[in-house]
Amino acid sequence: MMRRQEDGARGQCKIDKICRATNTSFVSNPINMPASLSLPVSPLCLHTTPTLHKKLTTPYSLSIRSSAQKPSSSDPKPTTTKPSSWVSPDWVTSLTRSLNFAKDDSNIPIATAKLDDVSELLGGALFLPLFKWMIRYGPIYRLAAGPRDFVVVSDPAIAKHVLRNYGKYAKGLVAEVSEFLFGSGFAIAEGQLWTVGNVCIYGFLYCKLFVFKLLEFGIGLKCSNALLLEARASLRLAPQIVEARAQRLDVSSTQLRDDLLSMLVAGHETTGSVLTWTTYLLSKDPSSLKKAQEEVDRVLQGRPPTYEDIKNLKFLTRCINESLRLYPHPPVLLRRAQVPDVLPGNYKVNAGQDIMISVYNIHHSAQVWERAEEFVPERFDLDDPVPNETNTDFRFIPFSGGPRKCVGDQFALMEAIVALAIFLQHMNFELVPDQNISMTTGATIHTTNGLYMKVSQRQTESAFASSSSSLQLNVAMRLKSL
Ligand code: HEM
Repeated sequence: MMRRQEDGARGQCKIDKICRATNTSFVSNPINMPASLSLPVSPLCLHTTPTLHKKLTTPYSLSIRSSAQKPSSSDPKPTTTKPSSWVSPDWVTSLTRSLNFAKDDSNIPIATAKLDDVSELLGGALFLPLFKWMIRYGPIYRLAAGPRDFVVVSDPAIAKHVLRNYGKYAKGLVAEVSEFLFGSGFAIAEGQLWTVGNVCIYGFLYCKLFVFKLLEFGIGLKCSNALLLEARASLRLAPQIVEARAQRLDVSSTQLRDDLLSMLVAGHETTGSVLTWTTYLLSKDPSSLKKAQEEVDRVLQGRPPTYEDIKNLKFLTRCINESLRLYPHPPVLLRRAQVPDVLPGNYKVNAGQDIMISVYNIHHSAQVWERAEEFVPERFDLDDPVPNETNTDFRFIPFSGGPRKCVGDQFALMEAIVALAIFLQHMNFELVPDQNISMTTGATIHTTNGLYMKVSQRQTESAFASSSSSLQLNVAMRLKSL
């Protein structure tokens, strides 16, 4: 029987110890806090309670020009909003540097990041400064940020080593900061709670999730936070169903609820973000858009897609793959070493070391990809298998890799292909000019203010063979980002 183990040590963190050691107090300002359920590197998150979390409602944004974006007069303006950090990490970061890096024998370069940059890292679009330091320090470096120091990895071989060696490396910080949301659900559970037995209940959860996902399509390209909260509430409203199912599976009802919540939360927002960025990339690349629409017309012949059609929508699938390369969700993965280890390249890590695998850096590195910053769907050969971490040797890891890899990867790809195919079949779209497209990070890279497209109904023989409608619909559609 699997039961949740209470971990009394989880309430404590290094910042408490530093405060006590230096006889100082740590004052936070929740009003300026960034709002994200999953800012994994925020030290304050370790102190965050569900009540405090509710106060975190102001999105934290950084507006930048997308790497794949070609400049044009109507392009979104690349405005950068300087994030104001809710914590002044200067002295904490300095202290961490002097405590942790004084006797460093790891062979890992130490990033002498400006404190300003670090505060940006703590509160903003963290993958952008991480990329900047990769250019300066290489594919592995150490970085002090607030009360913690991280080994930042941007190398496929090291990422492979860490992700494949689950056991030596646990989820660590990400599990701590998300515990109030996931409880002991398997998305963040460690050890005994995350077992094959737990994974066996996926079948049941999947059926439930499918209904939920259908609902998601029914109301738009992605579901709203309100709907997610409603789903969470309904989990609580049906205790007898959960209890009965839990007894059959021989797990506690709390455990089952947490696991179901894991499925809902982990699958929420990701596919919506993928569709948002894929339509954005296609709107910037008319020749790829034309190619994808021609493929959809040829394969579907004007009818809705079937399961069999999915494998023939090869170019469209590559557009989604390439979108996942340029905009990986989440852009970083966190792990914590459980034992001392030596990473490929002879880099030493101690037990307890937090490791940040920057998927964004690996996917954008010129050492790893040719024309890394460009949107080139054809880089993944149409006749090759769909790219994944194994067949690219961890150069492409949007769904992570190793034992804690995404369990919803096939489902997510399938729903993204179906949704995009139907959209391209029926609609033409172009970016509304002069809008400010800005990125913000949480669990995904999403747009701060949404992404506005001018959408019009397509008029093709194959797409509308059975349709008598020739009405031109012009609507400004908002691919709403949460
Ligand atoms: C394009 C959409 C998606 C992307 C990019 C994505 C990405 C990821 C990534 C990178 C991880 C691993 C995190 C880590 O290694 O620490 C993960 C885990 C997970 N994902 Fe997804 N995901 C997507 C869709 C989904 C969907 C639709 C579901 C549900 C059906 C789902 C369920 C999960 C679960 C339960 C985990 C935790 C697995 C574990 O820890 O054992 N994901 N996802």
